[in-house]
Amino acid sequence: DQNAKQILWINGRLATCDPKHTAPYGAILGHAIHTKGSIILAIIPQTDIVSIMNENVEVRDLNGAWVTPGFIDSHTHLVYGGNRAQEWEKRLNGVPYEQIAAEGGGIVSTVKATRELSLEDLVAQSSKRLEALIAEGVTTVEIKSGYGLNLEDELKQLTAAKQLSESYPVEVASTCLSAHAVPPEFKGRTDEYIDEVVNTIIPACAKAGLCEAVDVFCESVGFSREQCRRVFECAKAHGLKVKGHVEQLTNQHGAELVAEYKGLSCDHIEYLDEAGVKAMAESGTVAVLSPGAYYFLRETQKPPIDTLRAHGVNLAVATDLNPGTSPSASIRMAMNMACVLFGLTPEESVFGVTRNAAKALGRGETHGMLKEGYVADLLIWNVDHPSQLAYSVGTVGELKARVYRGVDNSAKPVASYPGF
Ligand SMILES: O=C(O)CC[C@@H]1NC(=O)NC1=O
Ligand SMILES: [Fe+3]
Repeated sequence: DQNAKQILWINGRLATCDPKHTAPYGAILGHAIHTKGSIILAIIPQTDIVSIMNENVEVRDLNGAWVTPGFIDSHTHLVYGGNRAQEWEKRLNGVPYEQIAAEGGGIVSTVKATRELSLEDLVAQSSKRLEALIAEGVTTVEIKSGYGLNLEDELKQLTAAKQLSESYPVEVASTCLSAHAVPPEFKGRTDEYIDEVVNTIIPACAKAGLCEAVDVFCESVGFSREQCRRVFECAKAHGLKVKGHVEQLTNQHGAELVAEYKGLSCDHIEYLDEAGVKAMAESGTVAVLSPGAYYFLRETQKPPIDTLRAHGVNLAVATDLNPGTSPSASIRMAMNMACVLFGLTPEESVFGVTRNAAKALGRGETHGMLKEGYVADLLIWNVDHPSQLAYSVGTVGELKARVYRGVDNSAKPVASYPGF
């Protein structure tokens, strides 16, 4: 659009997250960001800005503030009904899992709550969680189905995700996770439920254009590799990308299956072995870490971070926002936990919610870096150094402005940073 608004964002310290810049965080100083409409047109030396100044270019003085790409949460289940606080309370009072499950707890109880909600109420309840992510700087978020577990309610969940993307300044990457759990009506008939998933649910969600990827829960308490393979074959037949919750509680070698299908990402991966890491490295599959679930479940087995680093697998960090294992709508908390619990460096944690999260969503060429031709999603920070983005949690006012597709739509008035 020739008439799109042009803005020159000057005097910022740019944590570009672009590997072409070798400094930590891809940091470059003395450069300005030139945006036109929703795209970064160029990153130019401040000494050259006179050459592009004209009445069509608005100047925004960042007064030395750090700038990062918009944050990307590459794994959430944020569309759901109800909550699971009371079963969590029972667990902490020593009630065994089996008894909670027998009483209808677990994923099935969220399925029931989600099925009972109208689309409007599902959107209303979920919007609060999305607003929390937006307030911390999330500009692109992945949202899964997986609490409907029948055609009508899986479509309802994905429609809710679409409506949220139309109601907020955020991009939503929708994923069909019908292979999340066996619904009550198929109890004891898992293969028949997978028939329903591959013959009815995924085709309908794909046809409706309501999902771009398919996810599975490949686990001893979830679906077997062969059942997941059927789901991936169906995804492939419908032109959808694949990913998987794999090696979260045991090693089912789900990572190798995801890699075989050139999957976008393997998620959780606490029990991933070197064979799985090698397969991911060869297929370019991203490791999506969910420290929130590890923390909330009080797990002890950590993902093989050193092996993943040694084989050059990209590490993403996500909230895994869901009512059962990670009810935390904070990307900054996930960044902090990735460092404290899994040993990532603050720089790896920032890359984990920018360029690597973009790759996990198949958006590595357009999102997740301050780079020419990329989306103009910018976060303007009131911090002294980018390491603070993983270091502190909950500090009010650190996010001075959130720019989505070139427009400053900060959820709150910009903090009183002198001159900004
Ligand atoms: O408990 C829930 O509601 C979802 C749990 C969540 N789903 C999955 O496949 N792994 C998880 O941690
Ligand atoms: Fe998950």
